[in-house]
Amino acid sequence: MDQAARNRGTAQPEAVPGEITILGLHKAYESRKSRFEALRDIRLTVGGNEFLTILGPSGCGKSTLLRIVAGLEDASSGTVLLDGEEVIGPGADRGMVFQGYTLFPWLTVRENIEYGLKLRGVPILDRRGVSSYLLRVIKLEAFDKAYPKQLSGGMKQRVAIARALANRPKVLLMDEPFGALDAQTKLEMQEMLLDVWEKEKTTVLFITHDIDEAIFLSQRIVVMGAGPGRILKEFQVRLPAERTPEVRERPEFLALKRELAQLLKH
Ligand SMILES: Nc1ncnc2c1ncn2[C@@H]1O[C@H](COP(=O)(O)OP(=O)(O)OP(=O)(O)O)[C@@H](O)[C@H]1O
Repeated sequence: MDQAARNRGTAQPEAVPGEITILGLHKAYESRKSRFEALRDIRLTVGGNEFLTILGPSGCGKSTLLRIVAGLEDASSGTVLLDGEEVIGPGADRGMVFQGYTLFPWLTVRENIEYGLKLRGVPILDRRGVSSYLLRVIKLEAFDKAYPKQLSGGMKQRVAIARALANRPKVLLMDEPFGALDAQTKLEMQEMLLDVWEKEKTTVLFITHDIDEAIFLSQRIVVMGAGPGRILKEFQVRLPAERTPEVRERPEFLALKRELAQLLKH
């Protein structure tokens, strides 16, 4: 943008990168004998740097939707755009974190974080720079030479997040990443993720069936229902931008929790 235009206030605001647009998406699993409609007419835009959570019961198609956005699976019809470009397969612009601990057991923490960079031929000194920075972000500097089996579940997921961030993705796609963790670790991980999101300015598309987790983390929540998987309703989370543990006690938090629980019950 031209500085003079900026000063005059006449310039268009710059688009925030990482915008996902999902247009009329359908997905059916078909075999010779049967057809199962997993997703029906999903339309959704996730803004650049937005933290959006998809909340829904088991089997409503959340993971299917995320895999399609990741480019790991094809839609039956419809389109996914990232910053206006059609998604046609996996790409370094989208980092994935799953529930299962998907680290390479034969690589150290640092090597796991650097894996994608090495694959892309990034020189070792640059890789070291990125992994050192991310080890600090996830507060695991002292574990750089440890192997995954020496880490707790929470630590492994922190490494998985750092590994996804190493490619500087525009978007983080997270499929119940904290689903297997104990309650206390889960809360710590949620705070760490918000910290990372703040620093890295990525778009986050997060999946969970945990209502508290959805409210605590998100700016917006989209509720899906099953049979076929579709969007039921969308909620703006009106809580302070800084999510301290106390926000869980606020009347707005509790009111939204009741409303979401009611919707999911039906
Ligand atoms: N490869 C497949 N072939 C046939 N059906 C599938 C396939 N993958 C998923 N499904 C079906 O599509 C539906 C949606 O599955 P999906 O895993 O996306 O749901 P989900 O909302 O993520 O559930 P959960 O929260 O339990 O992970 C389910 O009924 C599932 O059985």
